[in-house]
Amino acid sequence: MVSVPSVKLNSGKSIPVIGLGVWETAQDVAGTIVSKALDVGYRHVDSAACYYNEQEVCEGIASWLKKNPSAKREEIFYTTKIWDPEHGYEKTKKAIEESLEKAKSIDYIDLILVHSPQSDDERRHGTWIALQEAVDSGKVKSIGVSNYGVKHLKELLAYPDLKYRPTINQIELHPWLARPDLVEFCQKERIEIEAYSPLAHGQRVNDPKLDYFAKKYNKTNAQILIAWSLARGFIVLPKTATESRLLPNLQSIDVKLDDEDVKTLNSWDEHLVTGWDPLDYPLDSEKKA
Ligand SMILES: NC(=O)C1=CN([C@@H]2O[C@H](COP(=O)(O)OP(=O)(O)OC[C@H]3O[C@@H](n4cnc5c(N)ncnc54)[C@H](OP(=O)(O)O)[C@@H]3O)[C@@H](O)[C@H]2O)C=CC1
Ligand SMILES: O=C1Nc2ccccc2C1=O
Repeated sequence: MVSVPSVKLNSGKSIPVIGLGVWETAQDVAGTIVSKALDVGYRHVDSAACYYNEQEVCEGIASWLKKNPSAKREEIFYTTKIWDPEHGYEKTKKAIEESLEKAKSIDYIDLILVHSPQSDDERRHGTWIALQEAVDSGKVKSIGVSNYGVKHLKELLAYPDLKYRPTINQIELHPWLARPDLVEFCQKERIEIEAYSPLAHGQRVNDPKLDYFAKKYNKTNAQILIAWSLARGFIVLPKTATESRLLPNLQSIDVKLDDEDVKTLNSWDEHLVTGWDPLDYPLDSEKKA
């Protein structure tokens, strides 16, 4: 079984540096694929309220723990996210309750992220206050954000009632989308970076430019892409719902790209966004009257 190292978040909690993404993983396969992922060594799963598979993912973790009594709940890291229409203090409180209800089989949630900054100053603030209270309740261990640009992070870090800093910013990152300024800002602020869509949502796995590296390291193109995220110091979230890809994707942990090769892959940046791009979403002060 593959063993994946963890990094310590500014909340004091540890997170395994590879997590299984489950966006577009259908409800009827989510529990099984999560359980198979845990079998081969995954200890971290990334879901969201808007993926409509939170309950199935948590039940997959719970049933695996039952089958493996020597493993402890604390060894597994489960993330979910607050969806954009649920921003604002009251709505977020309710959304947290709903996610906790779906996670009742695993007792608590390791990490809740604000899925994106797409609302307004007041609602983003209310959402953060509700998340801070969830940490104080003990049912949510760490909180963070996703798709936040530098300006959204600066807004959050300036809240007068900031009690918990964001542990993580989860953003799309791969060699064709390197976001150097945001990466530097997060690293300076000790906010860990999670790379989502590390395979460019599957769109660049067969890019012939990867062949040289795949040959040099005797690895697959997908493993080279996951290894690039790891070499950059990102926590990485490859998604697969294909059982045979679980183990090879996880084995990317053993691929150590040399500095020159990381530099070459960095140079491919062409701001290729394969999903959505809320990072420039305007602050209220930037919106036109
Ligand atoms: N916060 C946010 O806004 C977002 C978060 N995310 C998170 O990041 C995760 C990963 O991102 P995602 O966009 O899903 O895309 P990925 O970049 O992880 O790519 C997934 C695609 O690549 C395929 N694939 C997986 N492994 C291999 C392999 N070894 N060889 C060839 N193809 C492969 C998958 O197919 P198959 O499943 O059929 O094997 C799927 O089609 C998401 O699941 C989600 O958890 C993603 C987007 C936005
Ligand atoms: O994984 C995701 N894919 C998405 C596409 C659109 C909006 C949100 C998301 C995700 O979180």
